[in-house]
Amino acid sequence: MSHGWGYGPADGPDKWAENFPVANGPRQSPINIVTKEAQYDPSLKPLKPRYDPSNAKGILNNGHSFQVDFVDDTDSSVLTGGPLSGTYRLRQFHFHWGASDDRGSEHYVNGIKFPCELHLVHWNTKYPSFGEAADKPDGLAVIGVFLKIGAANPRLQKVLDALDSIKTKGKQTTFSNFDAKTLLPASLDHWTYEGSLTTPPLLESVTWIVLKEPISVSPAQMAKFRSLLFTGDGETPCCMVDNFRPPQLLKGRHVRASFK
Ligand SMILES: CCc1cc2c(cc1OS(N)(=O)=O)CC[C@@H]1[C@@H]2CC[C@]2(C)[C@@H](O)CC[C@@H]12
Ligand SMILES: [Zn+2]
Repeated sequence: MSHGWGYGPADGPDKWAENFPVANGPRQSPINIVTKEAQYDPSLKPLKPRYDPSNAKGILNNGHSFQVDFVDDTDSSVLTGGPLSGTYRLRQFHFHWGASDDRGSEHYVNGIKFPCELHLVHWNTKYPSFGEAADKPDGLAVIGVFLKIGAANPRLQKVLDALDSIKTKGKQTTFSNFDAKTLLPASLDHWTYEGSLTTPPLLESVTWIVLKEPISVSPAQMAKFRSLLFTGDGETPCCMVDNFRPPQLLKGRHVRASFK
């Protein structure tokens, strides 16, 4: 599953521009969200995630993170509203996290980092498939949710309990009947801006929708994330931690807020 890039000193974010020059492009992600500079936009509609739990399909260690994949051949799990025009189908969700609680998120809020960040990935159904949508400027929409240390989050538990069976790169198992909506906080207030994938190929195709309200995660639950390996069976084990890209330059972009 390795694609020749990673998060280490030899292949990490500072090296990505060598093979992916768009890394220095005009709409790269993540960013530091400076809340005072985010303008309230009353034209933003309420965010409408409508997910069908039966679309959950599997869980995979892809060597960079782990992802829960969804069946996306119908409009049964979709996102509309917020900054979006049209309908975006839920494809997968995955996380980014740190080796310790002082880091891990990709987006920052006023320079504040969170220990973990959830990404729910959707693609624009004006295109025939996820792969086709992935390199279009309006192709993808990702909801970013911050996780902050607190009480154990029971809604994470089913996902975390599955990690023992996907410890190493390339491992996958079935994962069914999961309502991704349960991972969202009570408030869908958000910041939104035009950005990119945060991993190679860093395509500038993502409308980012970053929720203001974090969800909780306990230290023991964070340890479960950190029990995964970047490496495959038979390779020298390397803990899957610090799989985040640091914030990138705004380059003139404006961040909008859905709330005052
Ligand atoms: C937005 C979520 C997403 C999608 C993709 C990646 C990474 C992603 O995570 S992130 N952190 O949200 O940017 C890396 C692999 C990419 C994939 C989009 C589709 C592809 C570009 C495929 O066509 C080939 C490689 C794929
Ligand atoms: Zn991500």
